[in-house]
Amino acid sequence: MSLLKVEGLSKSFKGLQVLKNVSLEVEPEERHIIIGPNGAGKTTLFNCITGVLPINEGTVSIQGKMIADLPSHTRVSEGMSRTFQKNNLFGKLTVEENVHLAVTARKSYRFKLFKSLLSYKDMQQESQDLLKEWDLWERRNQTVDELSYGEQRLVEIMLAIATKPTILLLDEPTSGMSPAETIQTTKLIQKLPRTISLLVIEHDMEVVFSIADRITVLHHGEVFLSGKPEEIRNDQRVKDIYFGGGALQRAEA
Ligand SMILES: Nc1ncnc2c1ncn2[C@@H]1O[C@H](COP(=O)(O)OP(=O)(O)OP(=O)(O)O)[C@@H](O)[C@H]1O
Repeated sequence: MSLLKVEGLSKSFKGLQVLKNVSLEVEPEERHIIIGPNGAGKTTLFNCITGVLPINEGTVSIQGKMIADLPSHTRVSEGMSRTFQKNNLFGKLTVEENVHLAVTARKSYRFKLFKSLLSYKDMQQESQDLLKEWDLWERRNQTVDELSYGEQRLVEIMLAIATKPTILLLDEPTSGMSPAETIQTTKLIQKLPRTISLLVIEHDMEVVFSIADRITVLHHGEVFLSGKPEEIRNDQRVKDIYFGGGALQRAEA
C-alpha cells in the first residue's frame, strides 16, 4: 500500500484552475521529487496535500486513511510534516530553543495523558542529538535571526524531522542557499533514514538527480510525466518542452 496517495486532485482560485486531476503516490521509503517550471502548481499541490488549502476535487490519503478533510495541524499525528519556501521559525529564540520547542511539542501532543512521565532530560538529549546530526551544534546558542539564510533553512528541515514524520514534504529545500550549503543540505537529506519517505519540490537538477528514486514533472497544473530518474533524464519531450536541454545537461555533467 502506498504511504501517500493523491487521486484526481483539482484546485481552482476564483475560476483559475491551477491543479487539474493530479494523481501521484509516495511508496514507503521512497524519495519522490516534483519538478516543473515556475507557476506549474507545485506549491499549491503541497498546500492541498498538507491541508493549508482546501481542495475542490479528489482525495488525499495516508496509508489508506482519507485525510483531505482533516485540519492541517492534525496531519502531523498522521505522520506528515513539511517545510515552507519561506522560513517558519522563531527568529528571536536560539537554534537550540527552536529545536527543543519542536521536540517538546511532539512529545506533549502524543503523550499528553502522561505528561508527568516526560523526562526533560530525554527531550534535551534528543534536541542535542538533532543539532549534532544536522551540523548545527556550533550554532546552538545563536538566535535564528543571526544565522545565514541557508542555515535557517537547515534549521527548518531539522524541526520538521523533530516531529518524527513518516512522510516529509520539503518545498525547495536548497533555494537561496550558497553552493556549499546546497551540497551540505543534499548530503544531509541523503543521510535521512529510509523510514522517512520524502516528497520534495526542487529546481536544482543536481540536487534532484542525487536524491530522487522517482520524479514527477508537473506542467500547467497537470502531471506531464512520472518515472524513474533515468526515464525523466532521457525523455526528449521533457528535455525539449521543459528545460530546453540546459538544466538536464548540467546535471548530467
Ligand atoms: N492564493 C492564490 N490565489 C490565486 N492564485 C494563486 C494562489 N496561489 C497560487 N496561485 C497561482 O497558482 C499558480 C501556481 O502557483 P504555485 O505557487 O503553486 O506554482 P509553483 O509551481 O510552486 O511555482 P514556483 O516554482 O515559482 O514556486 C500560479 O499561477 C499562481 O499565481
